Amino acid sequence: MVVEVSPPTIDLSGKDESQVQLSKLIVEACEGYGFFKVVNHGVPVQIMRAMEDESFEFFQKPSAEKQRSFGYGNKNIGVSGDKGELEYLLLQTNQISLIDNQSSQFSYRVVVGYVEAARRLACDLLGLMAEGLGLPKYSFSTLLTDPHTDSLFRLNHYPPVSHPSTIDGFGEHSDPQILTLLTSNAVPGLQISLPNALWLPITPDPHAFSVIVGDLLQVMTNGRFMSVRHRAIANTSSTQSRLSMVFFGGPPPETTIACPPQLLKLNKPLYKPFTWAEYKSHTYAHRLGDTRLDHFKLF
Ligand SMILES: O=C(O)CCC(=O)C(=O)O
Ligand SMILES: [Fe+2]
Repeated sequence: MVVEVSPPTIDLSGKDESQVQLSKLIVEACEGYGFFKVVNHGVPVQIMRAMEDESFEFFQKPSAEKQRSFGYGNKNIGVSGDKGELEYLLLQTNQISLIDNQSSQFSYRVVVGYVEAARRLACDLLGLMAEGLGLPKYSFSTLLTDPHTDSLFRLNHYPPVSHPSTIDGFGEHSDPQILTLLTSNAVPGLQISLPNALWLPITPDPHAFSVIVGDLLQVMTNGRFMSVRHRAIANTSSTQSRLSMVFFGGPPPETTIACPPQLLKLNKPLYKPFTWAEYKSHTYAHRLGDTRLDHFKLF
């Protein structure tokens, strides 16, 4: 069932004056929903629109040309047989692979500009979260500023589909990394799962970012933050294509993922420690919709 309520929206324009209040609201949103929207986030609108233009240009290319691009996929999501009504391009964000990928497809300047702006915003938000939890500001964000950060940038393109379908754009899942920043054009599609098992459609706003708590952040907060399950319904609503641009902030592969001891004063750890590399292998071996964290639960 789908419901009509508004997800939390965080206005970052007062970031410098009202940090304590913002941190509190963000922590509440991550505990209650694993999700919030962020407005007045400081990512320049020109950077967002330029990336959107480049993405549409890419997806308009002939199929054979797209197929030759490393990271391109059509209808097959991942390697475990999941399918969706979309095509996508998945890029590693370290600079070398960006150069390799972009030399013929994208303006290097536009992609790097976007990814770096998204990474900065993710770090600002992780700083506010850490402070809201009573941790040192950089507790989480150093994992994304590390030169070996394993972050990804994904462009999802949902062409309009004519046959009736309600859910199969991108099936239900949680994101495995730490934090996801997603923005889309004005065509709707994204829905998040609420704790009472209802689906909440997220009104698209090309100026805002949707912030999604990933599995690793759930572990690093010992389950206090919730990695929210979400999906994109197939694009049946219009003759216009839907585009989402998604930055996934992940740590260096050998990072051990565990909750900081300061957050464990009253509670036992819920998960056994694992490395991001281990978790990724586990993820790839499972279906999109599987609840992968259960495997690492201690109780
Ligand atoms: O396109 C969307 O709105 C959702 C995409 C998504 O969840 C993902 O790429 O992980
Ligand atoms: Fe996702």
